[in-house]
Amino acid sequence: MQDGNGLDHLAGERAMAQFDLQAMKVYLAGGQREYEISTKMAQLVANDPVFSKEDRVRLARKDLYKNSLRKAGHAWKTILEKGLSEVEGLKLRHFVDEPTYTDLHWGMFIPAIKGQGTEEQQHKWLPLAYKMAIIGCYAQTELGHGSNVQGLETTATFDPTTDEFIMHSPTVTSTKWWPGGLGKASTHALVYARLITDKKDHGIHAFIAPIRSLEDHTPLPNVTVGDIGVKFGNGGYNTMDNGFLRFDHVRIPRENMLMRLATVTKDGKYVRSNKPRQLGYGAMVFVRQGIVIDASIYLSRAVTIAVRYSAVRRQFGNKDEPGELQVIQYRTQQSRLFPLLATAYAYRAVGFWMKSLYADVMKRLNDNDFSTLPEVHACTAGLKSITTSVTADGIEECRKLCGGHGFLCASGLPELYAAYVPACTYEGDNTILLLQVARFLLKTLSQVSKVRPVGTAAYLGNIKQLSTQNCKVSQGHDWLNTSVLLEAFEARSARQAAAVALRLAKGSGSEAEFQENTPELVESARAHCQLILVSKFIEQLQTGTPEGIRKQLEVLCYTYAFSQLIDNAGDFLATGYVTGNQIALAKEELKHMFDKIRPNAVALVDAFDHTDDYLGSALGRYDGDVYTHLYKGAFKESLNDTVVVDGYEEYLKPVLTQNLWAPHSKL
Ligand SMILES: CCCCCCCCCCCCCCCCCC(=O)SCCNC(=O)CCNC(=O)[C@H](O)C(C)(C)COP(=O)(O)OP(=O)(O)OC[C@H]1O[C@@H](n2cnc3c(N)ncnc32)[C@H](O)[C@@H]1OP(=O)(O)O
Ligand SMILES: Cc1cc2nc3c(=O)[nH]c(=O)nc-3n(C[C@H](O)[C@H](O)[C@H](O)COP(=O)(O)OP(=O)(O)OC[C@H]3O[C@@H](n4cnc5c(N)ncnc54)[C@H](O)[C@@H]3O)c2cc1C
Repeated sequence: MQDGNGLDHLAGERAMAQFDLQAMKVYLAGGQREYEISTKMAQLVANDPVFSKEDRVRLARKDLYKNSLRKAGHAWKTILEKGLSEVEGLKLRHFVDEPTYTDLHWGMFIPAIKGQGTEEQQHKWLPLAYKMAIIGCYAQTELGHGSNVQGLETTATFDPTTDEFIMHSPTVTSTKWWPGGLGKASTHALVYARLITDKKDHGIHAFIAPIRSLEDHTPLPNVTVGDIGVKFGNGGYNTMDNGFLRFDHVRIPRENMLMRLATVTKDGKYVRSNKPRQLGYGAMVFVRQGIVIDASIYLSRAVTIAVRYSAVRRQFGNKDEPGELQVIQYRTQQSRLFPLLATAYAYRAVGFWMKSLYADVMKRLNDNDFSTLPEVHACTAGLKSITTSVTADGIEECRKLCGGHGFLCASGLPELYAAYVPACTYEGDNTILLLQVARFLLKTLSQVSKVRPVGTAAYLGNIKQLSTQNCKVSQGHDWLNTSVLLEAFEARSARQAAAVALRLAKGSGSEAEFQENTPELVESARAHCQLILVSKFIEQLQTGTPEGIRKQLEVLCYTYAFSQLIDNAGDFLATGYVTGNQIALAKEELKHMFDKIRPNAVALVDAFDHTDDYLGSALGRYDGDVYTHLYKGAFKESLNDTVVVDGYEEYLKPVLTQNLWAPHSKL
């Protein structure tokens, strides 16, 4: 999608492409219809001055937030006035490109009501939420506890005399802290609190608590609420009002407890349904599955900037070629950049698969089939963890790949990083989530002789074979076989999991021993997730990929798999499945893949179809006219509003005109 000024500095690069660009764009968008919607919404946002991202990094917090409110309000108005569908509305939000309260309203508040509310409760709350007559947030985390949900301290004590719950924050650490949209925008909070009936603590349950007046938006009596303060980076996540919230014996009706999983009757009786309590974590599973495709989008933005810039930037030369070399020609640049490009493609493919996995589990849950829930939980938690960590590191690596100019906000990369990096923490700290995967692997292995593992854990059913047979690769091209590659990842993961499971089995089963082994448990969880990523990327390619793009996708898939193999060579070698020589052969194959990517690199990032408006980067411009726009951009800097800087008279002039030796000067 070209929106430059006509002159294409990257035309030579684009002419080298060896695949069907349009087909790739459609593939990456998820289909022809999605592609068309995406194109339409990207243009709609780019052409509307209210959505402009200019100056975002220069705005003070108050202005930044107000501007964000303006954009969110305008987005909602646009959705209504143009009668946009849900898919179109989501795409519009995507291109507006800043975290805001509506994310939590649509992304967590509504899904939690759908998942945990009874039909009656859904009828009551969802219409209000859908028309945004109320704005909701997801208030789970507290000052004292985030990961340990069972440790939350807010209480909801039932009072049968009035048929109400009394919401209370008994300690400082029970203060709700972090919920997005809570600080200034929300009228309602989905509060996770300890349910107490007749002095008995039934653990954590969800409640809808009104927190602000629907008349004038002031906090309701005995509710203390506000924003928790400025966060990391300029712009970034500071458009969001992450908030604090305290209740001082605030009364809400009994019907405000979401009662699909458990009920409190009028006379104060607590009744659990026969559904697993983990369904209470459903909103988190929903967001985690969506985070994988988001990771691909964020990483692809950084990679688009770094690839285009690397094709424009020239440094040094060699005696064989005239002029200076494009930095993309350097092997070191390729070996840092191309695996990230391949990773963005891998996450897109796996993200599509995640959507189908989630749709499948939702269908099953509706039919009261909970059998796949543990595997889906492990999968969503693990892939959320791996993909966000790699993406955050990848954005930072792309910044370094752009040299000094990458450090300027004009590159778009610092703000991208600041907006993205909290994804490693929110929706579950990444280490905590890997430990959940590890627990799932241990449980699966402990039952393997009785229960055949399914889905992404099915390979553990072959644990004996995977533990005894070693890799047969003897020449580089032996690696160019997806079964060989898959078996390597399966064997490494199975062996790592089995080793730590065996060590734990030999012990006393104490929590201390478990803790002692958590580094190995995290490593084995990571190995399992890397296997899922490689195997699902391969699987997606093998199911109906159009001819005009299949070859390039295969190259990217091998690039991804080989770079994972090499980056984790220590683990692969330690399991004894592969030898050092086999790793060396994979390294050579990876270089061949780089040669195949090189002529296609710019077109491969064009295929992500990010508009200049969405990228917001002088380095990643479609037309490659980097230097003109960096230079022009400097004149937008507020320090350059005046030729002589504000502060000269008071602070610079005295220094320049004192004409005195400093007392300690030796000169
Ligand atoms: C204009 C339109 C605009 C529209 C825009 C829309 C855009 C949408 C985008 C959305 C963006 C959202 C931004 C996100 C913001 C961040 C929100 C948050 O951080 S929110 C806050 C996020 N906070 C966090 O993420 C907190 C992280 N902490 C946790 O998730 C949990 O406390 C825990 C899992 C670590 C432990 O929990 P604990 O209760 O101690 O559990 P145990 O360890 O004892 O395990 C017991 C059993 O349960 C099992 N199981 C566990 N979980 C699940 C699950 N989800 N499922 C199923 N099962 C699960 C587990 O395997 C075990 O099984 P078994 O072995 O018995 O068979
Ligand atoms: C930008 C942002 C937005 C957020 N939005 C929301 C929201 O809308 N709603 C909401 O409810 N919450 C929200 N949160 C909170 C977020 O979900 C939590 O911060 C997150 O779940 C991590 O929990 P924590 O802060 O308690 O970290 P902690 O658990 O305190 O983690 C601190 C460190 O301890 C380690 N650690 C903790 N326990 C263990 C263990 N058992 N074993 C090994 N290591 C351990 C962790 O790995 C980490 O390194 C948001 C957070 C951020 C940053």
